[in-house]
Amino acid sequence: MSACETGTDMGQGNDDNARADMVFIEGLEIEALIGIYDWERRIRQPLRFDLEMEFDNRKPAASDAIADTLDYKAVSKRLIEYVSQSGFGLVETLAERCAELVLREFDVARVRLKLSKPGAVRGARAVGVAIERRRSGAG
Ligand SMILES: Nc1nc2c(c(=O)[nH]1)N=C([C@H](O)[C@@H](O)CO)CN2
Repeated sequence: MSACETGTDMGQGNDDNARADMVFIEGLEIEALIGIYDWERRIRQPLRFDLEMEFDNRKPAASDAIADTLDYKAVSKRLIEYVSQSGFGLVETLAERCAELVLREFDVARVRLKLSKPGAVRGARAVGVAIERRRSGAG
């Protein structure tokens, strides 16, 4: 196995590895007030979040310390808190606000976020949006 494959080289290959690393949250279900129709303003609907957050895996792997990583539980709890009290019309707006929150409040330079609204369209398993955002100033 090459140095690049083991992640032990300190050259360009190492930087490429760092960009590829991520902490992810898959299928986070949160109920929220969301939708553009009158009937939707009177109920709460389930939403599902999938996130990929760029994060260099090597530092926490070296220390084995939670303080050195991006705590996916902390991110999940904060999203649950925010989304549960939100009340936007469009999934686009909520997705944008959630991506901003992650970039602002956590040590994340780039986030991919998919927001699914299951059951919103008959015949479709889910509909929604997927966005990718970088912290301004981040490479
Ligand atoms: N691109 C979008 N299209 C639609 C949205 C939305 O948020 N973004 N919302 C609705 C309704 O609220 C729908 O989910 C009710 O079934 C319709 N289209």
